[in-house]
Amino acid sequence: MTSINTFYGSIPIFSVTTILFFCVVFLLYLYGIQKPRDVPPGPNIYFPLLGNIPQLTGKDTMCLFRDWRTKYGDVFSVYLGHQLLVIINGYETIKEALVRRGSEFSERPANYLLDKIKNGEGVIFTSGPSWRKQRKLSLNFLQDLGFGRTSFEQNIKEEVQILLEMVLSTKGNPFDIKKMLRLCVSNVMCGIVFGKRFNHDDMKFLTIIHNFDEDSKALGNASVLMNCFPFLHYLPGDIFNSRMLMSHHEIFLEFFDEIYTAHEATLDRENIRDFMDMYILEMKEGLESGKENSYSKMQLAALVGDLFGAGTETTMTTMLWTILYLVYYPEIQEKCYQELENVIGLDQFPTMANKLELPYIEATIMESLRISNATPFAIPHAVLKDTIFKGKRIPRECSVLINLHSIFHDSRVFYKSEQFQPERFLDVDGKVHRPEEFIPFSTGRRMCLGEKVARMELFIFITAMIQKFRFLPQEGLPPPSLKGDLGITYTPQKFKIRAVPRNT
Ligand code: HEM
Repeated sequence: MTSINTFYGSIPIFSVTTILFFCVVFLLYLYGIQKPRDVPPGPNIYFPLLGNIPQLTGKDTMCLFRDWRTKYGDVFSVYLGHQLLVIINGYETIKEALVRRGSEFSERPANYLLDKIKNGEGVIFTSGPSWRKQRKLSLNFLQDLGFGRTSFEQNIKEEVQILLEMVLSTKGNPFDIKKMLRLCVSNVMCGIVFGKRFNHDDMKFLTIIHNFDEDSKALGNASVLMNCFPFLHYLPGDIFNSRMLMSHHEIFLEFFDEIYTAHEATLDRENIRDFMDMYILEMKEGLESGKENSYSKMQLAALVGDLFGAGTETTMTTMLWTILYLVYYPEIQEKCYQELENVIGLDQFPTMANKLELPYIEATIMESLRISNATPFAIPHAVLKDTIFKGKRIPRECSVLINLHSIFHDSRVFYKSEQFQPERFLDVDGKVHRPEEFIPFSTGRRMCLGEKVARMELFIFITAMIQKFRFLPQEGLPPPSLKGDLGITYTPQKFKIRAVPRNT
């Protein structure tokens, strides 16, 4: 028998392996029985230190969660490292948590990396009174600026016209539309927040856009890993990109600071130009009145970052998916085009006033929001205190994932859910019908605060593109894959398509 030599003599390898094997089994067992029995059920095998991370690594998380939902029910849990993650599935259960018990489920969990970057400021990753104040203020400002009303349309129209010219310049050759969409959608947000747009060759603007793109790819994994193992941040090198994220934040703050200084110097109380003016004014009035308020320049920087982060990636990704599905289903693209041709013709620029007259296009966008589902797990929620939900305890410090994907890909809710069928959102009279379960912007107190502007952008961008171009796969190739990558959003893999002008 093979053996190894030790200080005490020789031990057969066989017994070393056996001892190691039993140690591992014992550790697994120990770790397994340490999971409290009163928390939601979940896979029974836990790896010491890693929890269920090995089972999740390299898998299609959405499929895995679907299987675990079948096995463990609408509320199940997994361990990420030593941290419990509760996943809530299905429309009724999600509604129960976010709406009926919204006051308990509207917190955000602590997150090592994000807390380090955001310093507890802004709206997306904050909780309690500070979040409530910043959210209310943002909603009021956006409302006053005409959020979701026609005054935004001019802003959007300007960007769409630039996009159409860029697409035209590709002359029917294969191209990557993502970069163009990103610049234009980001500029819509710049108009709202800074009252200005940037040229597409402005290096500072390009750097910020590029960094946001990199961050959205890195943030998902980095924030989960750093949260479980904060020491990773201090390892040499930057394998998990945490230092890159922090340095991008510094660059963003410099960019913000320049615009802030210019706004402060030219602020005119009688002529408020944008979100930033509104915030600065509110801050100054608070200071002048001597009343305590939580508005500050750093809060504003965090808010602006949040609006960009939450508003650009999601909207652009949904547009990308919509174009991809139109390429995949040319008959649906043609039906959209026919509707447009019949209702507003080919020369008039589409506006929100046309939305009611174009139900098939609206239904196509809704179907894209449903099937592609750019934010399948919303943004992690948390509970105020240990909470009993569906007979199980959800501990205060754990993260709660809202599995929106479990609603949209359930054929009991959306018939033949894996098929792209805009008709599911039309009633017998051909008018748009919005089922209660259609909640791509989530629901309850934390629901997306940019839904109106997102829907406006989606409608105008998509309609104008369908009006001017026929989108096709590359010559001789099948349409690009409908498989996506899950990061902070669920995005299509890199693809190229052709856009052939309709008037040729
Ligand atoms: C198609 C586009 C969009 C989709 C699918 C989308 C979806 C979502 C979802 C699912 C959430 C999480 C809600 C939750 O935690 O339960 C969210 C939050 C948020 N969204 Fe959007 N969103 C979109 C566009 C926008 C835009 C354009 C803006 C900004 C103008 C925006 C700003 C925000 C903010 C600030 C939050 C955090 C709200 C909070 O924590 O209180 N979103 N969004």
